[in-house]
Amino acid sequence: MKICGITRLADVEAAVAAGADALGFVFVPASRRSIRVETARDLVARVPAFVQAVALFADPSVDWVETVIDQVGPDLLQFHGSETGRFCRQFGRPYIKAVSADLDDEARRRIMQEHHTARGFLIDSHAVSGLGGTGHTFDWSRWPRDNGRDRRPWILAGGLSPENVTEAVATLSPYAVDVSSGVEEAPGIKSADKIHAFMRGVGHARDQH
Ligand SMILES: O=C(O)c1ccccc1N[C@@H]1O[C@H](COP(=O)(O)O)[C@@H](O)[C@H]1O
Repeated sequence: MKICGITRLADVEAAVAAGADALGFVFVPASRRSIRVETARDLVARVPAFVQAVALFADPSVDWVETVIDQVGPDLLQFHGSETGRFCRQFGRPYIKAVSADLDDEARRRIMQEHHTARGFLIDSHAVSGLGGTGHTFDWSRWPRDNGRDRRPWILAGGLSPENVTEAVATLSPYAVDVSSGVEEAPGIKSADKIHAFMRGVGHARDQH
């Protein structure tokens, strides 16, 4: 379970207390959840062992990614734009690639080949058509069920909330879920109550399994 768009220490603490596996920090200047490098560095220093700090980008410059790596020290990179595999690999860091739910099977497989070192793929509704994190779900029938022999994990994102996450996990059995808008009071301001409700929702789906 990843909670994305963290900008405050209180939200780091709430997400960790609720059992999040990963915390996302948005380094997309146009995003309403964009965080300054100095702030992110201080927050990442407070992330405990075994919880991953994820740095999120959308078509960044090489310099920007290197600055974030050097100054913030994320465990994992997440690319949301049209970055090539070569671009993502050059940093020598583990990364995941966001893929639009609009893509057909063949286009999706091409991206998986192109990103042959990606540690996983995140599917959401806005990866290609614009900025993500707007809280929109996609048609879950587009969830990738057949990726041939490629067993790398798929992460579900896009419009998840405490209200729909149980159904989403029970229906699709994703490797992980990633949420931002659905656990917020305002962009970049998380709600501890919603984070806990979201985690309970994931737990309910596991109980049904
Ligand atoms: O959160 C953002 O502002 C953002 C900006 C640019 C690309 C992706 C962004 N967020 C990611 O989008 C998905 C879905 O978020 P939501 O739950 O629908 O709000 C998630 O991976 C966010 O990390």
